[in-house]
Amino acid sequence: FFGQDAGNARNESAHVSPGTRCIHAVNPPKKNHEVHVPSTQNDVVTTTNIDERVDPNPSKIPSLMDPSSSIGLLPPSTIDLADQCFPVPRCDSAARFRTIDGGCNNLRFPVWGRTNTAHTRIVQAHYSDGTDRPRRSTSGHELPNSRHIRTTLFRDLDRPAPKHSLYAMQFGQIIAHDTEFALPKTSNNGSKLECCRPDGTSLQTLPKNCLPIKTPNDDPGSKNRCFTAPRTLDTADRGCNIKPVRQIIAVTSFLDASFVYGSDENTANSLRTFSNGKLRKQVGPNGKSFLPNTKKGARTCTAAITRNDNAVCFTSGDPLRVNIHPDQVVQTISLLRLHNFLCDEFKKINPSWNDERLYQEARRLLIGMYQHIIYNEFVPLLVGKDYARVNNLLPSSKGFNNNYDQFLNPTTITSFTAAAYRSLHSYIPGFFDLVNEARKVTSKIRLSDFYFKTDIVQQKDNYDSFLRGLLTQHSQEQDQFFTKEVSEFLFRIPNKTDGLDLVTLDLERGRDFGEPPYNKFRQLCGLKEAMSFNDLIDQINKKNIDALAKLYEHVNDIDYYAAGILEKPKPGSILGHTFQCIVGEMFFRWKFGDRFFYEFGGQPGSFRLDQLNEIRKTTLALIVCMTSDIQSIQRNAFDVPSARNPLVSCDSIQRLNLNAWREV
Ligand code: HEM
Ligand SMILES: [Ca+2]
Repeated sequence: FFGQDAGNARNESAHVSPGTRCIHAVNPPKKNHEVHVPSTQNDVVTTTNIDERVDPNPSKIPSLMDPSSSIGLLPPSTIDLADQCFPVPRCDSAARFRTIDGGCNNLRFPVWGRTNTAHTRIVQAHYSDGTDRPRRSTSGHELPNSRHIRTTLFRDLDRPAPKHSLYAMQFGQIIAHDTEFALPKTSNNGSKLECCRPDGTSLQTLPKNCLPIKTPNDDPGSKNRCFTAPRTLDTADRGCNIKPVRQIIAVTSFLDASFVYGSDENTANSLRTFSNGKLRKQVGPNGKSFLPNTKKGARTCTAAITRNDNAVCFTSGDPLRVNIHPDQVVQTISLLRLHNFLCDEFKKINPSWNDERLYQEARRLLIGMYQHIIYNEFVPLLVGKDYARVNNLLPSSKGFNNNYDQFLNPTTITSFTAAAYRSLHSYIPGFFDLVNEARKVTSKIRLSDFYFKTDIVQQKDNYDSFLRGLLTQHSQEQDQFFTKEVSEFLFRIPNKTDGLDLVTLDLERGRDFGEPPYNKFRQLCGLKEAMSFNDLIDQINKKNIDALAKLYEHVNDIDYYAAGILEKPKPGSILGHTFQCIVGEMFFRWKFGDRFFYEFGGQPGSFRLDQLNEIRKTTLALIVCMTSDIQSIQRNAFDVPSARNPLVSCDSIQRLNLNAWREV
């Protein structure tokens, strides 16, 4: 992603215009969600996909916590600081559909969640100069070398997750691409900033604006191997002088399937047929629909660069990342097919609807179905069902939810994207299975053979075989082990032996984004500040504490990402205390801070109650069945099939009755 052409981010002029909006004027109402949202067992839809371990004492997210227990939560005046950097769009308060760029979702703060603005922060940034220079250790020395931390703490060990299917990893990644894209800084003339030599070795002098990653002398790889990459574009690059800087976000923050539809009008329009609401597609050799082929293959697909043989290279609402690996393409194709299916059905039900109406209604329903899967099936898997329940993250089983909060900022939080959520890189296996209907593995692909080389998806019946692989193969366990396919061979060029190191980049990205050290997140999330390494024992085991104490000079130096991964998981969750806290906070904001959230009533974009009740039938299993030729599936697609989650015929999966969309 880094080093890729950043040309898709529009170059809106962004100047501070003092006095245009008083950022101190509004005080958010206090934690009102607790009062109104049903939170008893009976009120929530029951799911089956969750680790059954009960959490007897689930904690609260910072927004709902007693303020005295959540130390360091930024006040609104600081949180809104970046708003002044970006032009405020004009809004139509009666609009029924989301804008493509996310602007005007919040009518009072129309830039919140909009693409091409800045991330928000939940804790104050920690830069050594207060503006943008990466953190140093408490003593003033440089922090420990990130690649050394990686090779010491985060090795490769094949440990499949006991229950979760590979779909859990894949769904996690599409949410990342829906809500976050950090663009690389460029060189002075706007061209790509080269931080390494083309042959993958280090340059003599590290160019300014590259991550300061030095290759350790005792690195297990070759000595001159280069692990660095450009730093991330920030508000200063947009001519806005707020301190500390905020990093630019190049997609809409909302859970609005922007990776399918695009985050700007040009991309969105380029993906539409403008006929019957449908999205553009190409028909594959087997007569099925696939994402359209891009003419710019050389920019986004390794296959096209290296083979130059007209290999298919897909495009989507997230053109620079969709081809990252075959399963990402498979998941996006599934939603493309769903959109076009919904257009066909709506056309039959409401023949008078024109192209625009069909496109918008299909998009709105698809996003509703996708959001339902996220909150009903995925979030409980991430943070645990008990935690999800006490923090009002589970869907209601009936009626509308009327708790939209216009003062809750839904913009993606830096600590979520530059640390907590990235820890799911641990979920990635080194090989992806292709599986037949009898659930036998027919072949496996090595991940690093297929980065940005995705044409395999439309050959033979590979699309269905990859999908069955997502349903049948296990994710890797969420732990301190990462496959070498990402930590040694990331974006390996075919026929080369080395690649980049994603885990080192994650650690370094946290410093790039100014994430404060782990201890600050302990306090934010209601734990005691650790005064010494030994105090970490409430969350981290002794062996790992010893390893941290060897690496870092002081307990206040530890990178949040590093310690967060080492925390023992909370009951029912795959995450430890502070990652659960930040991830929970983020999904809370994406729910209560999204005016178009599918469960809300009384908004111009709200569904009718009968429609909402249909959406509540959605499962991931249903979408897979609707968009493939797979015959059988387990009801809970985020868990591998088992005696408790057996394969059933796709015909027996409950469907939505789209007659609820018939216009009366
Ligand atoms: C094979 C699967 C995956 C690959 C190859 C991959 C690769 C990458 C790369 C190269 C970056 C940018 C690194 C940087 O320079 O900062 C990134 C960022 C990120 N990844 Fe992943 N990732 C994968 C799966 C996932 C999953 C499963 C999740 C979460 C569930 C995730 C969450 C994120 C987030 C939040 C970011 C930061 C956002 C961004 O700028 O794109 N990724 N990933
Ligand atoms: Ca989005």
